Amino acid sequence: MASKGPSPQDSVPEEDCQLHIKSAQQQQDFSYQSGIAIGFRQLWTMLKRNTILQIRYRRSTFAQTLLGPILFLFLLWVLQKADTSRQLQSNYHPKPWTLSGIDQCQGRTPLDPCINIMFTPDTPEIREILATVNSRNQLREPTVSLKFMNAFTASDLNTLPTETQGMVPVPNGKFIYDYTLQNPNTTRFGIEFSIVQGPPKNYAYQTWFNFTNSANGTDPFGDSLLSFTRAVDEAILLLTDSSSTDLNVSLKDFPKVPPTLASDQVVSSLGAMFFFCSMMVIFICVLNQIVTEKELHLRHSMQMMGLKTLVYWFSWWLSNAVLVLISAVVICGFGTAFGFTVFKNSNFLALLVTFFLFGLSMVTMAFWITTMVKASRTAILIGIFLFIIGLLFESMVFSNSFVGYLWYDASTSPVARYVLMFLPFFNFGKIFLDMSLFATGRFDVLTETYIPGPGFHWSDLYNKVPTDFTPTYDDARTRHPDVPAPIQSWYLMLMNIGVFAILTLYFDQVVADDYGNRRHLMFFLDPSFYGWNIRKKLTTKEWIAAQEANKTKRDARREKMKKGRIPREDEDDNDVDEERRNALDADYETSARICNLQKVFQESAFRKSPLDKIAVKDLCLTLQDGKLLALLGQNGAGKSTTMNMLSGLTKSTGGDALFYGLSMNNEMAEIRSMMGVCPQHDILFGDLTAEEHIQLYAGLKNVPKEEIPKLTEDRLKAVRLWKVKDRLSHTYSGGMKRRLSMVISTLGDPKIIFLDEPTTGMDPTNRRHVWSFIEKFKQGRIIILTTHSMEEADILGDRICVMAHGRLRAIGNSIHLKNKFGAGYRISIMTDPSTTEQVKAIVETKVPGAILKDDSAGALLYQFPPSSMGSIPQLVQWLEGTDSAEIASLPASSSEGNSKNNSDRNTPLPPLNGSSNNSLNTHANNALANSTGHAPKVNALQWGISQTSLEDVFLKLIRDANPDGYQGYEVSSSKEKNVDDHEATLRNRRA
Ligand SMILES: Nc1ncnc2c1ncn2[C@@H]1O[C@H](COP(=O)(O)OP(=O)(O)OP(=O)(O)O)[C@@H](O)[C@H]1O
Repeated sequence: MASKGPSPQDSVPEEDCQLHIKSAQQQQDFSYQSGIAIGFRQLWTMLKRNTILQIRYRRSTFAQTLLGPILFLFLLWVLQKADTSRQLQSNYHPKPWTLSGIDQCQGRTPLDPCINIMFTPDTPEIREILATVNSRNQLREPTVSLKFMNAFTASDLNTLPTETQGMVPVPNGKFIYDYTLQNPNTTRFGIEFSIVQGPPKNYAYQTWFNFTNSANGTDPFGDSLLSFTRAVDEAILLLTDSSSTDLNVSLKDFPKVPPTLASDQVVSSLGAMFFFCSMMVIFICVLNQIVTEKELHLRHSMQMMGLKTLVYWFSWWLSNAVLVLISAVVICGFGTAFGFTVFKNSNFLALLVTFFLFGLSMVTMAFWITTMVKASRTAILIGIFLFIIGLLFESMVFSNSFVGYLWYDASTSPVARYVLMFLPFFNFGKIFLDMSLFATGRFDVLTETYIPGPGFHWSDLYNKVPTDFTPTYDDARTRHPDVPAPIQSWYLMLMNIGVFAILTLYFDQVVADDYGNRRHLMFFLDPSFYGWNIRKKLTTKEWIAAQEANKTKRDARREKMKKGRIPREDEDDNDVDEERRNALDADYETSARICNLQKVFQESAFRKSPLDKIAVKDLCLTLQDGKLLALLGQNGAGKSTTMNMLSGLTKSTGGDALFYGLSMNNEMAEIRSMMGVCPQHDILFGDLTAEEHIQLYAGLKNVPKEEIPKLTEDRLKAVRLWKVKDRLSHTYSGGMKRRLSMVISTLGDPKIIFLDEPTTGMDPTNRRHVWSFIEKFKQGRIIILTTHSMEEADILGDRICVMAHGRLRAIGNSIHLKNKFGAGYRISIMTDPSTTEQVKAIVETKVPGAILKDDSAGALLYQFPPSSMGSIPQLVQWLEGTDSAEIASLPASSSEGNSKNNSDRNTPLPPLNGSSNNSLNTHANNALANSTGHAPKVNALQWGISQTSLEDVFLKLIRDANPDGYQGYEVSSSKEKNVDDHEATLRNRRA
């Protein structure tokens, strides 16, 4: 598991390791591997990655699967409770009371039969009391005549009264409670007597009464109650001797537990809205996750390592399907646990499938939206917007008139219905309503009662909702004759999934990405999209001819557009010319060739303009196995654009490259399978560890599973990240991230590697480790490296090319460039400030061509051309005050030191733990003293001599490329600095 705890420092030495790098012969031959097998391997790898990330983002995953559903169910439950109390208050007796007497009983509607008095026990004495109540009441209310009805037995709990004005004997007080509970608004009074024979005779009775009995709610204890108890008291007292009679009256409210059916209307009517909300949590998380991955270029990075588009989407879809399934199970399980009738009374599997399909269709819809959005903030805003729209929609779906309008109304335009069918929440709303009608029942406004439903069974999926179950709406409308069965909503949600999946894949191709890449709108008509390469495979000769023909056309077009006002460009350097000739010579043996590569960034997306930025212009290069090509150039020279084109990140606007016979323009998928890229900016998953990164990218590269542990150890040790392999990458320092990016680019032992400024931000020790790693790795591979470090180019580059303004300015190995463009030698002299002027005069006399480049606080820097080399011994002799024979060897040995080694590279790779080998030997004086065994008489405190450095060559070439000076130098982007800055930095470093 990853930990963020204290960890070894970046610079802690790792144990020595042996790099196990496959030789060129051992390398995997990706081209012969089955695409399907690689696809499955990548899918498995991506699923593992998604699962790790979902576990790491546990708060978000928890919110999507558990918290969201449970929270919304809980809110629904609270609403249900609130509705319950509303139901209680509405359970009133509709007829107002008078003080005069007991009036007629009345059910919920005036016509409903009802019981006026329910009494127990059924004894002659009590019947007599009640008969007296009746006869005396008729004096006050002549129209009310109470009759004794047939007694209810214990089994009559569900028997509704058939007549009005009845007095019904019942078995006991509990019966009164249960009956009034189950049949609210059927009984006016309940009375339970318990008579204790005296003397004094005790008449105790308990009266049940509806305290919320007034239509206007102003009668909490009730005038009616007063009338009734007074009437009963009167009757008792009339029958007995009042002096020996005790009266004991207690009052009780009718039970107020709400009728279950009524309360569940809340779930039926608001449920879809709440379940929509819970699915929207997943929806917004999906939007955010995928767009963030795009925004951070993580997806690009995986695609550059060979990830297939289909695998990418399918892996996310499967991972989210699991979340949706968990969420659906939680909703159904907790819905049942909360006691909602629609859950208890429906087939569990049917409910589960409904929620699952709804969730999946929403996830697929989110995928589609992500293809059109580039910033995660926009994605979240869109998510919230859709959330509100959906919420309004669901609330309307469940307003009866809207549903009636959409589904049950014959006058609804079928077009409206067809359009709405493309919205998952519409289809979900419809089926959930159907289920509610079946499972819960409905409220009948005519009778003002709830009619229970038969339950929703699996077979009901195929049954149309019965006509008398349809929600009531404006009666003036006629019912649509063909309201579809619930199963149709499943089909529609499946259709939604399919349609959104296709739209996702289509939009993903045709909407331009951050690098401006997009396919033609009709790309699916191109057979190559399906992997059928019907284009004739060109021979190298034909391919070169095609590139040349294209260039001619391009130039003609450009000339026409600029109306012949194309400024004359400098002559190419002869090495550059030769490189071009080699690249265009089919017989020239090379592993890869780049021909007339061009990239124009258009000002306008719709038309070409003279202001279009030519980032790379007609680049021609050859690349050899086992040779590293270092690309140098000032900011904005076109290095990264070149790398991006070659790695397939950006489409070229002209030219092509052939890697091992595969065309960059037409066979990028194959090239990618043998390519590794270390981009300029680290593209890492902040919540994955170094080890997990290696496992992910090795999986995408189809490295055999059994090799991955060893590979991980080897590579991480090589760049000294092994000890921090379990730390999340967002806790890494800049240099550590860079090293991890470097290692990732070498996974799968690619034949072609692009390293864009791989050591930026690394400390000198780690930089040397990385250099050593690259040096060991380059055998049998093509490596192109861009850098701003001259030292790096000098050490690693078998060939170095310098670019300026998108053009190649010079190419060759370090020695060749120094000899060709170098300004000779440099000598630095540290003097006593009091003798500086004297030293200057002597130097200028002894070395006639010497140019003073720097003079500060006694530190002199002279440059002199190779032609002045002969005067150096004399100068050194003077500086040292030693005999000339001894001294004469010094510059030569110094320069030899710099130029030892083979013809490809003049500077040896320094030892891993060595310090920087600066060619400017400022300690030569001391060295000489040691070698001669005596302390010489010196005219300078210190001095050193060196050949012109690569920096000087670079600066010269850049200066030549900007003959008007740097003032007019075009700064094309904010990140760019001009050459002056660069030179100043170099000067500071030297100082
Ligand atoms: N997407 C783009 N749209 C327009 N112009 C671009 C775009 N990307 C790069 N450019 C321009 O293309 C030129 C080459 O840019 P590129 O990034 O290749 O330079 P570079 O040599 O890699 O510089 P650096 O050393 O700063 O990374 C620059 O002038 C830059 O402004």
